[in-house]
Amino acid sequence: MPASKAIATENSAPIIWVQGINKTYASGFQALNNINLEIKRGEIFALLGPNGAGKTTLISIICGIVNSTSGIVIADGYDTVRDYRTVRATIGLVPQELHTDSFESVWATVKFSRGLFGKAPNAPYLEKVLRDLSLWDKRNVKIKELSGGMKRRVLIAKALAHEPTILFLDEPSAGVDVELRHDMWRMVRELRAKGTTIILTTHYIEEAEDMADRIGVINKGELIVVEDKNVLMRKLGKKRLTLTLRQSLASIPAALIGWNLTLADDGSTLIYTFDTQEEETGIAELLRTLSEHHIEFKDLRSTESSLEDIFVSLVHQPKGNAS
Ligand SMILES: Nc1ncnc2c1ncn2[C@@H]1O[C@H](COP(=O)(O)OP(=O)(O)OP(=O)(O)O)[C@@H](O)[C@H]1O
Repeated sequence: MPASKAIATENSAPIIWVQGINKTYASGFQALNNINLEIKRGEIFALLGPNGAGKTTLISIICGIVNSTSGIVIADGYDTVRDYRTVRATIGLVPQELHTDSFESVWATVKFSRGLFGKAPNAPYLEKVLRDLSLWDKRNVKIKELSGGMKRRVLIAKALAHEPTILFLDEPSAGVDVELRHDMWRMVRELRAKGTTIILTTHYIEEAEDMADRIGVINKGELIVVEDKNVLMRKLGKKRLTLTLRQSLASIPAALIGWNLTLADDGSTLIYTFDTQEEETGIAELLRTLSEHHIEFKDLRSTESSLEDIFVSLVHQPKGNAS
């Protein structure tokens, strides 16, 4: 049966549309609960979540390699179940696990991956992919003779061989060295510049902070936040003002009760936490109050919460308080 376009694919439409996805494994374990998500064309989307949250399950369902229990996924206009082959040809997937142990050479493997999706041969393109991944010198080496890091490079080359418009990277940084990480992120940026949509899962939150346009946080099978990265950091970020006191305090003085203050380092450090969204930080008033009560400080510095702080607070708070 020819693939049928399910929805219009003009540029403004989401490239991936996930509607009401549930997944209960044969064991009876419910890994995903009513996931709704839209991925914009050309963005870098980072899916964050603790171990076992359901990230790989969701990616596998979007790619059509695991069946959902209910719900629908449309990728680039096609239903991932009904039009599996068409969808698969538009997707490149770099899986988490290494299953690559073949007797084939790097070149033959990558060429085969391209042919698998019905793409005409394009040796210059494949050469560029191998060169970008520092694999060109290894093109005639058998996969099974490569190191773990080199095999991972081959997995990336295989995923890119058929020039996918959507690229999934499942934990791309797990166990790879700094050099590969740099090569990989350079390639990801280049691909995005050419219009490829990139979805990645990662435990390296600084990477998501650095690379992603939008962030989704999944916890215990539920998508608890989907937000533009900068908005997320502005909305949920907190700032801290840390004052190193001249004289330690035994407890927070009565005059300062009601301020969001904590004492640290045996009473020698006073920390004031405030919301980045508030119009007034309250710092001027706090400093005035300290001065009135003769509490002197010898140093003062302010810090902003990182995406990692925000992530930890999101996955550790009760349901329904995510925004
Ligand atoms: N084939 C399966 N049968 C039963 N349960 C499974 C199966 N695959 C995954 N699970 C369970 O579903 C949950 C989600 O797993 P998944 O691999 O999607 O999580 P993840 O967020 O990718 O985790 P990690 O960060 O550790 O890779 C886990 O509790 C896992 O044990």
